[in-house]
Amino acid sequence: MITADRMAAVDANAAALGVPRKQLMESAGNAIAREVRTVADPGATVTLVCGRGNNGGDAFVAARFLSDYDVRVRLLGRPETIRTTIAKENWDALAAAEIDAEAVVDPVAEPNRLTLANADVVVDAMLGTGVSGPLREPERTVAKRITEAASSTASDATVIAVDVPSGVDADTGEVAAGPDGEHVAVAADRIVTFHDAKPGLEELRTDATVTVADIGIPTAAALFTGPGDLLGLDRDPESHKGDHGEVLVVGGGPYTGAPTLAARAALRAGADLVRVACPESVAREVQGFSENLIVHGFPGAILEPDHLDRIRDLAAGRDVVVFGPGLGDAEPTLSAVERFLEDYDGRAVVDADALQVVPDVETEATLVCTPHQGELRAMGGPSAENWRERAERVREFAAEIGHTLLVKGAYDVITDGEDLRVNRTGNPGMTVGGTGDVLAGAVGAVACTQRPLQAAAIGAYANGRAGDLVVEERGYGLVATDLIDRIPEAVRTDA
Ligand SMILES: NC(=O)C1=CN([C@@H]2O[C@H](COP(=O)(O)OP(=O)(O)OC[C@H]3O[C@@H](n4cnc5c(N)ncnc54)[C@H](O)[C@@H]3O)[C@@H](O)[C@H]2O)[C@@H](O)CC1
Ligand SMILES: [K+]
Repeated sequence: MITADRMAAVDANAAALGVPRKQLMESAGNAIAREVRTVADPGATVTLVCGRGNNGGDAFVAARFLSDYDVRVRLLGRPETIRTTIAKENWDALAAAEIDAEAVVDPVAEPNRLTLANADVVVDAMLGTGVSGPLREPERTVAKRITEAASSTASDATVIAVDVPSGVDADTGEVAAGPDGEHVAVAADRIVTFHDAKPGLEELRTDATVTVADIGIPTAAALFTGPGDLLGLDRDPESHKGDHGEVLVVGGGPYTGAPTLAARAALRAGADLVRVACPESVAREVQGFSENLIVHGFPGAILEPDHLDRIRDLAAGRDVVVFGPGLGDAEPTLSAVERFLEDYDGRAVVDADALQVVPDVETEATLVCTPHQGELRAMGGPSAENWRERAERVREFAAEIGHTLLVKGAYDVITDGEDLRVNRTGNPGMTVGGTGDVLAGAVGAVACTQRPLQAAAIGAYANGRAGDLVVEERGYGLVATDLIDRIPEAVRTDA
């Protein structure tokens, strides 16, 4: 099952792997043509009713694969308003090949130009995953006509929907009510959906035959993180302060730089506000690093259970707490972390020494744990040389402990016990101290707005990509602060 958002991410990752969307559209069109062949013999009349998005584009391609049929491609609207370059290119290819392709600008006023009445097969390619809200005109009226053509005894056409029946939400199966209160969508006999089943098609409870067509998206596009994973970070132009999250970093003690690295990385990864809670002994230093941080010192040189009231107050109302950078492994510190997690039910990223308390703690919190392989073993987790084997075992371990894991390595393994992602960005220059703190901070920031698995995947991708950008520019010899400066570039969705 794949949601529309995830499909868009995987599709962009495929493009980055050298399989551009136009190629996927070609396979999608071919799959539609195959479906037509299963329901009608060559020579049959096939009307393809197309919208101006990529759903329509798929049908333009299909027409080329049906040269032995009597095909009529009908575009709803003006060709100049076709929304994507690849759909437009495929439309132009129809005219160049002298295939019967016509724009019907006002199909409501000119229903005969759609040629539905005498069609043996009607392909519904008006709208796919791009639909939002109730069908507008002219699609609304045309959807009703397509449904009529399928049920009328005079024509009795077979209706094949491309990806999802137009009007149906691919994620929920819902059909939004129009201004007249009516829920209008195409009633299809068959549905050809691409790459993976859409959750909405299950919910729809239709009698239609659903075919899932493989359109050549490499498995790697879903398994490996890529630029498509960043799409979820796109910002709403109407955003308000705080919409992108508030992070609390709890760290510092024996190590003084770590909490600052994590906190600055969280800011650069997009959090609106970052607070640091650390021992007074390091508070001045943390504040000295950045005037953009809000620093709260607690008495002493390490975190202890006595500080928990203060930490709980600070954590309340924050979106994510990042626990660990520089805390050390003194007994009182670990006991404080454990007690905090025992009655915390929010989201937290746990890194470094704090990781060792995770396997045994009873908590309602949603945790993303970011161990390297040594720390994972210390948590009682698996080890394996081969990354594929390691990935599978880490997945089992995550299911066992009930938290999301991001296990750092040349190939980072990210899993919530169910889904699995692997991140390949990063380079050997990043073995330097502090890069893990940067990663924890970045994951913390992204976890304010994304679900844990996705936050870990994006954090790993961005951290590694930042490291790659530094090394591309200057070679090895990077330091952790170099990464922080490159994070904004590494999470750009338009790069
Ligand atoms: N990886 C992928 O995601 C692939 C997608 N493909 C096709 O691309 C489709 C998605 O294409 P698009 O994103 O261009 O979207 P659509 O073609 O589904 O919709 C396009 C446009 O319809 C308009 N629209 C939205 N809601 C409407 C409503 N209620 N009434 C009237 N018009 C409305 C919007 O302006 C939107 O931009 C998929 O369903 C599939 O058919 C294929 O080409 C293969 C690969
Ligand atoms: K459709």
